[in-house]
Parts: sequence; C-alpha cells; structure tokens
Amino acid sequence: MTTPTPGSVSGAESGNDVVRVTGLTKSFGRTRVLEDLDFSIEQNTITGLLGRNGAGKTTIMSILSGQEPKTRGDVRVLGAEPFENAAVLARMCFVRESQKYPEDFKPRHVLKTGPWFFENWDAGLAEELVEVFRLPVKTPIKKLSRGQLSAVAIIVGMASRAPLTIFDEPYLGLDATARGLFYDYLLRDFMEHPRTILMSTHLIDEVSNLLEKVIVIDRGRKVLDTSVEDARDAAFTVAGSATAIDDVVAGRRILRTQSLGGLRSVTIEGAADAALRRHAAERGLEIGPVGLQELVSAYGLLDEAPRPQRPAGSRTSDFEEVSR
Ligand SMILES: Nc1ncnc2c1ncn2[C@@H]1O[C@H](COP(=O)(O)OP(=O)(O)OP(=O)(O)O)[C@@H](O)[C@H]1O
Repeated sequence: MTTPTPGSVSGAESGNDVVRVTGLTKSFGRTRVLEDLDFSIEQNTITGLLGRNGAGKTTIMSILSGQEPKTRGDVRVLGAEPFENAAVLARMCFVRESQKYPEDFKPRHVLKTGPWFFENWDAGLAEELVEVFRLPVKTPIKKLSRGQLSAVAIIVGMASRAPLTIFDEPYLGLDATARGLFYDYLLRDFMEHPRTILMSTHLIDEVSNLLEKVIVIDRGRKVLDTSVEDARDAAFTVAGSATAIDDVVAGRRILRTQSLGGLRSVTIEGAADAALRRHAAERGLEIGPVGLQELVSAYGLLDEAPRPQRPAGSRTSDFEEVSR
C-alpha cells in the first residue's frame, strides 16, 4: 500500500520514529517474558505485531501504552518514556476487547466520554461505526457479546484519531463480515487521517494488505522485523524429491520441512538467488513464494517441542512435519 505523506501528527521522535525501543527486557517475578528487544515504528505507518500465543505481544503493547513498567531497557513513545507520563498517554489510544469500563456503563456513555480523553475525537465517525457494527448503544456493556465488545473497542480506537493507536487483537468475536468492514474503514480513515497504528493479530492473511511492516516475536525475542514488501524475500519454498532438495538447499537455513511420501517441501530463509534457481530447475524442483502467514508460522515453529511420534510402521499419508 502507499504510505501517506507525514502530515497532521506531530511530536514524533527524531527520524520519524513514533516508537523506539532498545534492549527492552521484561520479567514477571523470575519469569523473563521479553528479552533484549530492539525495534522502532515509523510515523504514519500500520505495523503488525505478530507471534504465537504467549510470545509477548500484549506485554509489549502494555509497556508501550504505559500500563506496565519495563524491567530494563529504553522505551521512547512519542519522544518520551511512556510509564506514568500523562503527556504521552494523552496522545495514544490502546484498545482491547477486555477493556474495563465503569459498572453500568453503556456504549453511549463510552462515546460521550470519548472527547474528554482524545482531542481529535471524531463523533461523526463514531456514530457511523455504531451503525456499521450494529452496536446497541443503550445496552449495558457487561451484557454485550464478545463481538460487540470488540466493536466498542474498535470504535474508540478509530474515532480517537490518536497519533499512536494500538489495537491488541481487536477482532475477537467479530464475524468475517464485521472484520472486513473494520479493515476497510481502518484503511480508508488512515488514508484520510494518517497516524501511527500498531496492531497485534493472528489473522495475518486477512490484514496483510493493510500492513506496511511486521515485527514477529517468538518467546519474547524478535525473530523478524521487516517491511511487508521485503518479507516477500525473507523466505521461499522448494518442493520436489527429498534427495534433490537435500542437495540443492545444502548450507541454507531451513525454517520448516514438510513431507508426503517421497516428496518434500522446505521453507528456506532468504531469497532464492539465480544459482539456486538454476540448480533447482536442473533437479526438477519447484520454487515458490511464501506468504506472510506461512512465513510467521515457519518462524514460530522453529525449536517447537516435537510432535508425538507415530507408532513404528504406521502410514505417513498426511502432510506432516518432519525434522527441522
Ligand atoms: N502479569 C503477568 N504475570 C506473569 N506472567 C505474565 C503476566 N502477563 C503475561 N505473562 C506471561 O508473559 C508471556 C507473554 O504473554 P503475552 O500476553 O504478552 O503474550 P501474547 O503474545 O500477547 O499472547 P496471545 O497471542 O495469546 O495473546 C506469557 O507466557 C504470559 O503467561
């Protein structure tokens, strides 16, 4: 997608970074959940924060939004340390479906209080989204369905027009139609009112057209940090006979191997250069691209605990994982 020219958002870090994190480490008691993370997020971009369950995404977002203190490292958000920093927090919006609201609050109360917290609040957009998501604004929040709670969070996140908006898996409980509407509205509104958006998601294929950059976390460590465009060159697949593959990809880092009978498909880190392509063609192998979802999944699977072994002599007719 095209990156809008930086415009209405002010106060970013020098060099156009709205978020800059260096050596971020976080422990809960004796458990280390983030390990020496470095990353930055450029102004007026949409970045995906990806990774498997428990990777550390929510923890990162909580630290960026000042809700959780870091253990070590340097965290700069909109130019300053976010923890207990009212000036920074006033310029960001962190939304998640599990947001707590006062007892007996209804969506209409949330919409009414929006402008108290967000100076760029757009009441017209909020009303439009209420219609789009068919949100019952007079029903107590504690009685809303999970999808309706997500809709409340999405409406707040979008109508806030905050210079930094963080969405933590904003779609939980939303049906496919509602998710599609969310992505469409987000993209349209972002093009009209550029701002910096960070979104964690497991539905990577669904949002890949929206994202410009992805940061992939695995067990608290950064495993990939790339523009979506460059991600196309981050890995490729080679498929064909197992012996030919072993020969052609020797010395390359294999992210993932799948086998079916004598056939094999491997995901290789890096780009397929001309020599490898030639060698693969000579050996009758097929080279293919790796989608973003597949790429993240390949990284997430590294060093995964071994799957249960099949009993000796059993058929291996399914497409199954083998060695890494
Ligand atoms: N308050 C806490 N006390 C102890 N451990 C915690 C706490 N909060 C998070 N953790 C642990 O930190 C790790 C990272 O959790 P986090 O919620 O950041 O992961 P996540 O990537 O957002 O996962 P998911 O995709 O499932 O939402 C997990 O192992 C989790 O159990």
